[in-house]
Amino acid sequence: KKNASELKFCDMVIKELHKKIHEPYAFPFYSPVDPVALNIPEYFKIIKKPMDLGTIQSKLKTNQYETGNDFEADLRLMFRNCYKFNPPNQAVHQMGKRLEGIFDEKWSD
Ligand SMILES: Cc1ccc(Nc2c(-c3ccc(O)cc3)nc3c(C)cccn23)cc1
Repeated sequence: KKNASELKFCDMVIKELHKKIHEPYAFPFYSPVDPVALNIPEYFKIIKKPMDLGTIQSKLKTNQYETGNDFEADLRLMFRNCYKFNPPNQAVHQMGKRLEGIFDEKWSD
């Protein structure tokens, strides 16, 4: 049985991460990484399970999460992918850290 209130909290959190105020550091995560557009042909060699905010939001809308933990696992996967592919000195790595900080804050509410 899906815990409705748990999943409503997930919806609130994913909506927060999409807010305009976070755009300067959230935009790389809005949609699936496009290795052609970003000229990173090796991406899918390094990242076996791509994940992004748009995919998470649609999985939430189409009832693909059983629990809040499944939802959190996809967000953590998204951030892990970012840190694996983009070294610490890269802007996108730091953007991930910044956005994960926002997530941690909201998730622990
Ligand atoms: C040559 C090069 C180096 C790094 C990047 N990273 C990057 C990523 C990215 C996000 C998550 C992720 O797991 C992997 C990559 N998204 C972007 C965007 C939107 C603009 C510019 C760079 N971006 C792109 C090209």
